[in-house]
Amino acid sequence: MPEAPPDDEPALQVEDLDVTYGRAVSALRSVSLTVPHGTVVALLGANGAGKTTLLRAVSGTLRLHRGAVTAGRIHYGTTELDGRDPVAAVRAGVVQVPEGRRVFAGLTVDENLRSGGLGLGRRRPDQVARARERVFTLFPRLAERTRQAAGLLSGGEQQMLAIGRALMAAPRLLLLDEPSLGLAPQMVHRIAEVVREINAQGTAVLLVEQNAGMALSLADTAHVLEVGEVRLSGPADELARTDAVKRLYLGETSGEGAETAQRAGTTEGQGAA
Ligand SMILES: Nc1ncnc2c1ncn2[C@@H]1O[C@H](COP(=O)(O)OP(=O)(O)OP(=O)(O)O)[C@@H](O)[C@H]1O
Repeated sequence: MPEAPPDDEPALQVEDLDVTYGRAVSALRSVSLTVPHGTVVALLGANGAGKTTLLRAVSGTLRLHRGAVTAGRIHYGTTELDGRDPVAAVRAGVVQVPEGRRVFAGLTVDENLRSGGLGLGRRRPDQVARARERVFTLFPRLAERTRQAAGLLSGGEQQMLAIGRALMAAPRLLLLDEPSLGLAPQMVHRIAEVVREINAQGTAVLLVEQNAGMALSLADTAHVLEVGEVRLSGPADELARTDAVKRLYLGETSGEGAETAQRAGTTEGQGAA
């Protein structure tokens, strides 16, 4: 059978996804969203809403956390992802930067970066060199510290290293989990600039954030999750102009919030992008 042609402009499509942890915890219910090629999509919501779970499902790391997809589908272009195979996701061009900037503290910056392409098999030296060049252009501070132990970097620098490590795999879709968490405002601003730059270079971004202001300023579209379900979706600039997002964060989901969302041209309680 001939191989399927490469998909030049793949989109991530999540359809009616259910995820559970063990038998007791239903973390996502009937979640649908799309990340079109080259766009930034923000995923917002309070603690425990299911944001990280969605990223784990897409990056194939659910099983590491004893989670499983129990219904629905995930596609990236022509590749079907099942939530259980991180290597398949990386090979398809989908790479996650986990929450809490989990760098290898005892390894050097350089060693951390080299671990970024693992799973892709042997790559041509020029491909690796190009990826390194991209990382060092985005993060000159890492270029100055290649031999330093990652654990000695500041929190902001560790976040840069975590993103840099993901970029070493040359992703077409980057999954970013709370990159601003615990960082000083100036560093949050720098991280936002970096996300913009990465996207301008052609990489799509699915951005999980508690910092709704930052995320909406970067994103094309946004979705708000509430206890495992998409409650609000729409263009990011329109959501930023209303207080519907804030209402959902505060748990005020009835009446006025829905009206405000409708006035903004957004859809509430519906997962489609
Ligand atoms: N490994 C796990 N085992 C059991 N339950 C889990 C596990 N990971 C997450 N959960 C539960 O799944 C639900 C969604 O959690 P998730 O971490 O995806 O939310 P979140 O929106 O990313 O939250 P936060 O902003 O706090 O990181 C929560 O009820 C959480 O307690």
